[in-house]
Amino acid sequence: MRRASGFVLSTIRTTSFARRRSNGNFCSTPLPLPQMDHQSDSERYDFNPILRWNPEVERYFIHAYGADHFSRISAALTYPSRYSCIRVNSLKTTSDAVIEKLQGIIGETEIGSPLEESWKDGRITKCKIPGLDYVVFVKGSGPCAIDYGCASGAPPKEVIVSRKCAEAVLRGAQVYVPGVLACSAHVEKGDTVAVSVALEQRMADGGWATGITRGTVLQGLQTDPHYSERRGLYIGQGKAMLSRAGLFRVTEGIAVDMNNRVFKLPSFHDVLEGEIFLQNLPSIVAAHALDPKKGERILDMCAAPGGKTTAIANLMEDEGEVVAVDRSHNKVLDIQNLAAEMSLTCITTYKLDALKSVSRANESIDSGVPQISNSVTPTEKQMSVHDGLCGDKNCVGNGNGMGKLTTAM
Ligand SMILES: C[S@@+](CC[C@H](N)C(=O)[O-])C[C@H]1O[C@@H](n2cnc3c(N)ncnc32)[C@H](O)[C@@H]1O
Repeated sequence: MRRASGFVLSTIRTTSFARRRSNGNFCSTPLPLPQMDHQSDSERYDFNPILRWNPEVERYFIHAYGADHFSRISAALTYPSRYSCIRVNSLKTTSDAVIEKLQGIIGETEIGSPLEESWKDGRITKCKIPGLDYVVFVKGSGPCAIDYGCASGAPPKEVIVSRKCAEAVLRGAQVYVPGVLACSAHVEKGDTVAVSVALEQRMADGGWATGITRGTVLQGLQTDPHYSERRGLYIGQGKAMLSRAGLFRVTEGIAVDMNNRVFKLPSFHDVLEGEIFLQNLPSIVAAHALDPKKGERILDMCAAPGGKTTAIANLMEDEGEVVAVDRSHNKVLDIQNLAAEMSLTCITTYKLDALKSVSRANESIDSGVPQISNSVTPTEKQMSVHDGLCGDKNCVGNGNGMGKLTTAM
């Protein structure tokens, strides 16, 4: 599930669109959805989102890529990645050892479970890009057809989750309580539920929101909130771990054990902790491209939760210093926890607004931000002399903002 300024995800299918050509371009205009009947239930309980583009952006891309290529890109963007990328903590272990351990875990896994299917021999491979042999890929599968039991004529019990929750589920996570927005009446612990995602829509005030109040009761009827919008946005089936009342009473824990997902990728929760870190390849490549050396000082200006910070520290073989800065107190704690989990000691953390960390020669650094308890206030010298810089404010994961500095900031 992705949303960027240029497009929104929608369940409205191509058949519901009037495609019109003007000046050699086309744009898509949604038409009213057809009335649902039981015959179209199989289409409704399905994963088949499409993107609605801002017409101007769409025209630009069609011009750049050609209509066919762009339509393939657009379709591909509606699917999650079908592999998980793992960075191996090469100070503790090796890729080969990790692959062997992951394959060993299959032995303890229930036959036929998503974990077992995804971790079969041959599905776990070492990255072949030169220099990146500390990266391991685990291939998943999908989209898989799921029988939501609509043939009986009765609508399945349902749970609606947030987009962020759905994104995690499509990468192998369970549905946790905070991700649940709405649920059918009479859901009991142990019930099988169909899980769908509520996408944010543009609101009257210009902002984005799902428009679903947490705790909303679903009847499985067309009068349900956002019934039409959820068509084609079903991400799988699972077992409710709590009753409906429990789901909205507690604040944490697993809400739905997702045992049948549209995309099958294993969860790495609690798996080989400290030895591996789940990280997208572009983030790994970004740290790699910085080429940090043993003994250097690297400044990571937007560091939490510490994915690139720890990747850099790893490449420095934990010798030198990675100065990890984040403006959020709790997020700085996340960096510290991750560094401890990966047994990295060369990372120094500061709660600091990076925008205030740069000074002119005759000014002192504005470090008037409260420091976290186990972190010291950085001196000007500490903040000013570095060999490399990472500035990852927008979670680009694609290497923007990394630069090797030859002079002091
Ligand atoms: C995309 S995340 C960084 C991800 C991180 N580089 C990683 O690889 O795990 C962006 C972070 O930048 C922090 N941030 C944003 N603006 C900042 C600023 N002016 N100073 C310090 N941190 C900032 C946010 O608190 C957030 O934790």
